[in-house]
Amino acid sequence: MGNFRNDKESKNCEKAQDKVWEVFRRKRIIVNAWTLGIYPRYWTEPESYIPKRFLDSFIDIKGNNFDFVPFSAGKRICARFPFGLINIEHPLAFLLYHFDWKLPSGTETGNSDMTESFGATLKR
Ligand code: HEM
Repeated sequence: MGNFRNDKESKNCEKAQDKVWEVFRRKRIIVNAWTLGIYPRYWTEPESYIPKRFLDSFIDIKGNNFDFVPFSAGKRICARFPFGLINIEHPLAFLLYHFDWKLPSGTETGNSDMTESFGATLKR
């Protein structure tokens, strides 16, 4: 294993490698994608829902721009992000095409309760 002069040198190298891996194992880095997505330095009106902001933008979701990383980036980017996207776009397009949508009576755009809370699914 490797170009070592003797067994002792080889063993020492293995020990050093083990130590390096031990350090790696103990470190965990979590990228806060949510904060990046609402960082005022990068986004105008970061808390507003403005889909048009992406129309003339070079920013995409393929992990090339670290200001927007819903599928992460780099080597461990979501393995099936095109499938994930299609599964949102396709049903949404069907719902919009097949139904006429209107707000419940007494409701106006802008007065929906958008208070944040935690959970996989949320009720209005
Ligand atoms: C809108 C839907 C989806 C979103 C937002 C999403 C997001 C993500 C994110 C952020 C990661 C990185 C996690 C991390 O760094 O710890 C990830 C990883 C991964 N995703 Fe997705 N994902 C979606 C759909 C899917 C679907 C449909 C599949 C499979 C059919 C999938 C398979 C995976 C796999 C295998 C990984 C691990 C990749 C790796 O570590 O090499 N994802 N996803």
